[in-house]
Amino acid sequence: MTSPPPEPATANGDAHLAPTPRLQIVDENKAFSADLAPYMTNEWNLLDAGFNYNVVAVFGSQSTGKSTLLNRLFHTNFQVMNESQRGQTTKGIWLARAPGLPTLVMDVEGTDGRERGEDQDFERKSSLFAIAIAEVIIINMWEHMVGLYHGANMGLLKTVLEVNLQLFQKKGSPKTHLFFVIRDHASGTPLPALCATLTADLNKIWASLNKPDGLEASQLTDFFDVTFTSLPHKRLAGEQFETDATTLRQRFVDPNNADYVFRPAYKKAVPADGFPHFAQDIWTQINANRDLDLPSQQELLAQFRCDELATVAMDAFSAGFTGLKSQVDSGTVVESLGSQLDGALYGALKPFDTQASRYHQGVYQRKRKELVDRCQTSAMVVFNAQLRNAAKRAVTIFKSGLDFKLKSKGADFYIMVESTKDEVLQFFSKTANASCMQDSTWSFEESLADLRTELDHLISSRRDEELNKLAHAAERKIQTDLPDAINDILVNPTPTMWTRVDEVFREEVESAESDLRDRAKALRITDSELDERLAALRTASITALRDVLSQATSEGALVQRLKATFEQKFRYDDQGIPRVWQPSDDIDGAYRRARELADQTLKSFVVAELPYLDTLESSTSRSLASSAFTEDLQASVVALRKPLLPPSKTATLTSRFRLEADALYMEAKRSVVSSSAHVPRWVLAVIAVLGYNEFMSIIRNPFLLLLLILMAAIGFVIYATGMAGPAQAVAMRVGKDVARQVGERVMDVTGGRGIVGTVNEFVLKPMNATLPAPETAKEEKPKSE
Ligand SMILES: Nc1nc2c(ncn2[C@@H]2O[C@H](COP(=O)(O)OP(=O)(O)OP(=O)(O)O)[C@@H](O)[C@H]2O)c(=O)[nH]1
Repeated sequence: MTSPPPEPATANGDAHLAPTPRLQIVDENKAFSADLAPYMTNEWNLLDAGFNYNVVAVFGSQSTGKSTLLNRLFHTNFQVMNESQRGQTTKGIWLARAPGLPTLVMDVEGTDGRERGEDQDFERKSSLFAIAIAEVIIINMWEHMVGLYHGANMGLLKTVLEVNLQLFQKKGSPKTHLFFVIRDHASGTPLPALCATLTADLNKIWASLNKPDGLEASQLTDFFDVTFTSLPHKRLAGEQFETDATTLRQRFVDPNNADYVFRPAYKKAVPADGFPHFAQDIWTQINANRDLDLPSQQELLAQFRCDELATVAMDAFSAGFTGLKSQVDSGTVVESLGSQLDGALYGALKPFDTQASRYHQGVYQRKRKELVDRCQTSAMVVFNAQLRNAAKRAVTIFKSGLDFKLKSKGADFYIMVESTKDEVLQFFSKTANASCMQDSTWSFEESLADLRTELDHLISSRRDEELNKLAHAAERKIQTDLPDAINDILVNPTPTMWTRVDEVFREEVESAESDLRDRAKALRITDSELDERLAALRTASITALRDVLSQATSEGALVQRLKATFEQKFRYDDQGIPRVWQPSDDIDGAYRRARELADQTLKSFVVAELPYLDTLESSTSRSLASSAFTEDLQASVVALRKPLLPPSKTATLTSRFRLEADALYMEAKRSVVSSSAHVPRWVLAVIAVLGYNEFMSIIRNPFLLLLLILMAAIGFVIYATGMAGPAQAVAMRVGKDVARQVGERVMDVTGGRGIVGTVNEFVLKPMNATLPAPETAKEEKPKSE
């Protein structure tokens, strides 16, 4: 590349100065030149210019006279296309200093070039580079391009402005001057009309930009000043073209010109010696930026069509799994859900594949993947509902399966639980696996873990239930066995009564505890749990014992027991034979002894003497330091240690018992009196006189005589065998009964007086008058009496 020697800069350039050498700073392969810094020093003599330099670039379609314009405006020597052969002349990005001016001029490869075809990468990057580096961008276009979106490079401008905004612009960044030059302005359309069209297009582009955060409300004018001008047709109005170009040059070279384009507001604040590095950095950043890797027209078309086809496929897929969705929504676990969903997806993909595969392959594959992802995402609702249903089913199977297995005799709880759990987890995993769509990333691990947790909770509560059952069974056994065993002892109160009660109680508790211990082992009961259960069992046992004792010492029961004790002693002799009181018998002494025995019995019931309670209390306190269980047990022990018979109750019982005892005493006395009462002698004389004839008639009658001898023999046998007393007692009772019944009949007949009144009057009254009163009855008559 040959180049004339650099000229010193003048205020507004010099038409006679030779052009400076130009440098291709970015070649057509996007490589940045290493010569920029040496050119700045050696060729353009600008390295020490500080901030006193300008940068201008050109943007526009290929072969629209960009280089021609730059050469006219800045007296540069950028390569211009030969009129005879159309084609690209400027390749890559060129830079040159305007002779005599502190201005770097950038000639950029044209856009829409036939040579690059659909590859818009370079034009995007080079345009963005121009906007990022230059203070003024000359946007070059033919007049007939105005109003055309693609012809006027509006699509490209949109992309470039958008990326520029994202990469390089912040609030307060220096503005860039967009200088529109409309070429071959030969029609009658006035410049303002063309400006209005272009302004409207620009505003439309700006409104449609994706603006970064914080810049959403920004306007085009926040970052750009826009100027429009035009030039006449170069060939048709050559002279005018040259004149106008010269005039236009003044706006670029003369700082005193009213329309001078390089204003301080556009300065990038990069000193000239830093410009080479700055430019290289910007290019590197732009070259690496993926935001500029935008699709080609083919790709855009493929995207559009694939999106349309994907929407149709998506609708078809949704319709395909609607039935499955309503099934799972109603709680059904659908068999082979995954393959059914795959079938629906396959049905939807088939037409998509047929049509979309004809378009750009990269786009087709990408859109297909997106479509499959979207279908799988929408079907995931069904999958999740299926997992919920399967988990519910698994829990139901677990409950019923466990119930069934535990019914078998001798079933080990944990073996049954583990086998049932394994079965339902397998069921769930199998169902969940069969519910996954092919190539999906669906996972059911979380649901499986949730199911495990739920089953563990169920097992734990079921185990507690079983443990409660065992504990209740042990308590019930005590509550059933204890009353009989204790009552057997209490029914015959003896001095060792409480020792025996204590012994029986201990045996019952120890047997129940050992039973509970053995059976709870299968439930893998922990030591502390066992201690608590044993404490509860002991408390229940103590309460049961207390209930038995309370019942046994209730007023009615105890009076009966005292009466029985009294009667046993009073009415039966030492051999257990019922006494027939004779006048010679010591009824008072017998009464006293029987009553003393009853009193002793009563005393023995006042307090339960149970040393085993201490054992229970101390062993429970040792195993369970301090807890609700020990407190309950202690409370039950305290309750049982309280007197069974408080003084007031003892007094009441004594009174009631005395009444009963006194009645028995009176009865005994009466029986003696009735058996020993004498018939007066005159009655015997009367009987002998009046009965002489009857006696003689018996003697003379052989049948009656035989009957008399028989009766005498029976009487002798009774007397000889010592059965006289009991026979007399029986006879007396029978006689009394007969007398009572006859008396009642006589009373009926005699209208109330009858024989009983007469007998009372003349026989019993005198007899009662001769009887002594019972001692106690005399000494201490109960109040109630
Ligand atoms: N009609 C017309 N032709 C022009 C004008 N300016 C330049 N030309 C011609 O258009 C052709 C291309 O000119 P260039 O200056 O090389 O155009 P370019 O835009 O720089 O070309 P590339 O660098 O290849 O993009 C040349 O034959 C010029 O003589 C103009 O204003 N009107």
